[in-house]
Amino acid sequence: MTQVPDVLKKIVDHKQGELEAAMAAVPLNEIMDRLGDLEDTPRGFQNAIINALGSGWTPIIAEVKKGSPSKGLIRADFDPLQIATTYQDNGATCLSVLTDEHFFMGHLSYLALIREQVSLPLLRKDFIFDPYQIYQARAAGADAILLIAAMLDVPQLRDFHALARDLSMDVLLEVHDEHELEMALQTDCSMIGINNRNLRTFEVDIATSERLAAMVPAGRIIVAESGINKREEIVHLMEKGLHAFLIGESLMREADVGAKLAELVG
Ligand SMILES: O=C(O)c1ccccc1NCC(=O)[C@H](O)[C@H](O)COP(=O)(O)O
Repeated sequence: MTQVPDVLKKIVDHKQGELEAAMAAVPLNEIMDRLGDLEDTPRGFQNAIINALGSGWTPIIAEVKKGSPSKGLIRADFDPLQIATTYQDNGATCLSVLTDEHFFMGHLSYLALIREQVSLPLLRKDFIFDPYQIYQARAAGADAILLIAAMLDVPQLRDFHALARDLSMDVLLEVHDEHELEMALQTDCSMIGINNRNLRTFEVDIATSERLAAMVPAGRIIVAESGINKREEIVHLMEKGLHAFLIGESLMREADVGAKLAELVG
């Protein structure tokens, strides 16, 4: 077991307090009641990627991201709904919505806000370490959740994946290195995200996606995450076996977000 990076320890420590407050405000049984009342079923996140690939479209998971621990504030004139609509209008296949408030300036409520106006499948991009957050994600309108191998063990990855699937959500299981990929391959999770950001230095290197994708057996969807800026990088990674691309900052820094996304989709 490798050491959990300090940034993840810090995030999880903070979120532990938030989780306790959320559980006190809305107990799990109330969330479960809400799930029973939900009218819409989850939109197939992974299927949207598979369908895009089948029709020759580049699947981009465009991220609604106001800020981050490595960069601080990324976009001052941040309007989550306007950004999500622009992403939909310019060829995104799915959306990633950061719901962490303290470190990423996101909010859980963005999921419902976006879901009402935008028909694309939504990933709850957050730091999940307790089943409560998975129920909470579905109740808030997520179609998929992120699980991060660097902060969980294999039994947790398996259990959380099974719970998400029971709730009809897809799972993006994120890895950063060979050890985490081995952990991911001990689960049934069929969508693996390879994050190019080194969480100890915050450096991004898209060669990480290339290196680890070569070790993923056929039959799983492989998503390259972080540090993607150019169409040429996407074309190169597709040649190396990557299927989909999760992109935040390079979109969010543009004055014309739609034009940048259209350029990346190709
Ligand atoms: O973005 C960060 O600084 C960060 C720090 C610590 C943990 C996670 C972090 N980012 C989450 C992500 O994985 C990215 O938001 C996502 O892959 C998009 O990356 P980018 O295109 O580089 O914004």
